[in-house]
Amino acid sequence: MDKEISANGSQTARETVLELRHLTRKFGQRIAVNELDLQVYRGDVFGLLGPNGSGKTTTIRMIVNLVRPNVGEVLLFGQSLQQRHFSTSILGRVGSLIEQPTFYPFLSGQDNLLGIASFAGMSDTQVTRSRIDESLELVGLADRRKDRVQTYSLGMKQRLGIAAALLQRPDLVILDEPTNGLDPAGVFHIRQIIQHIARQGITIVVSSHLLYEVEQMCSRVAILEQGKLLVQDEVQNLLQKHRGMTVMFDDASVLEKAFSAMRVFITQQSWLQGCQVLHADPNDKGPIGEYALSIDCPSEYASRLNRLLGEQGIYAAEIRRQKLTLEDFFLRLTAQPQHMQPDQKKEGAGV
Ligand SMILES: Nc1ncnc2c1ncn2[C@@H]1O[C@H](COP(=O)(O)OP(=O)(O)OP(=O)(O)O)[C@@H](O)[C@H]1O
Repeated sequence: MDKEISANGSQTARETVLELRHLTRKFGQRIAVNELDLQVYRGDVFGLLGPNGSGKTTTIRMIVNLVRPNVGEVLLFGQSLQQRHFSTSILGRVGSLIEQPTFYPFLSGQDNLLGIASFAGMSDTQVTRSRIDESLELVGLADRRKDRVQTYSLGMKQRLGIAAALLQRPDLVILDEPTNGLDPAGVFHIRQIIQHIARQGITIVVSSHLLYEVEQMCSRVAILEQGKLLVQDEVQNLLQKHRGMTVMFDDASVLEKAFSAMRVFITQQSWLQGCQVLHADPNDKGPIGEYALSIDCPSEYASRLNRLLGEQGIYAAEIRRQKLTLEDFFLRLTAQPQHMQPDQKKEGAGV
């Protein structure tokens, strides 16, 4: 259980559904997943993000027990998969869609699910059939259930894959890139389905490259790079904490002075993370003005920043809190920075 303080100050306990402890997996000399610690709480729609090759699929494969970690453990509902005698019934509480689902093309969606149910040990009873109907209904395939899978679009096959993951009424659903290769309408449909499943009280872990979608549907995210965890947090917290500020000035000479001052402030103030000139070209009349700096710092530091500048006789025309998207944040975290950062301070690097 993890404690969190709610808006009214009371402490609430959140049940940890999935926990990864120091999870590590190597393939030869290559470390695919490196000492990964993660917690997924009941009710989370948890986004697993990272550039290509960052270890998302390997992590998911270890969660569903398809790949064994070299070091560390996966705890599902408090039980470690790496314990010698873990109860395999725990895996029945987890539904998953890993990469492209494969189906028998000549069988209908319904009959494919019947086959999958039988493989999972569910006999062909009325209960099983009504679960199949329920799952098909949830993913919007009820009216196509008798059609052969070979007539399904890619999006419909993905949705059938999600229906298969839901068959055993799992408590946790793991979806690896469920929107891969889909058109915008297909992506939107999958997002709606994920949100619908979440409203049924099912915890969801979803990996994706579509950051806009993740921002819309996930409550918490973890970002991986080269197998290592860069950050895990509530989406809203991340965007709030890291959105930064745009500071506008009346003319180029003030901008110049402010930029020079920022170089010094960044070496002195730990809350200042970086600074970049925006629209310094007088011919470039961008939407945020001609003379502006973008400052990487928590948005609650606006007045402190204003005071620092004011003490140097530098007066901003306007300070705006930036609206940060998950995509901005992801790129900031995983891309090579092009602007002044604390670790470049000694060389006095600039724009
Ligand atoms: N079976 C394997 N054998 C050898 N190397 C592997 C294997 N599976 C994964 N890797 C390597 O591990 C690293 C992580 O791969 P993984 O597929 O987990 O990343 P990913 O984040 O899911 O990537 P993508 O977004 O491209 O799907 C990569 O360098 C990959 O080449």
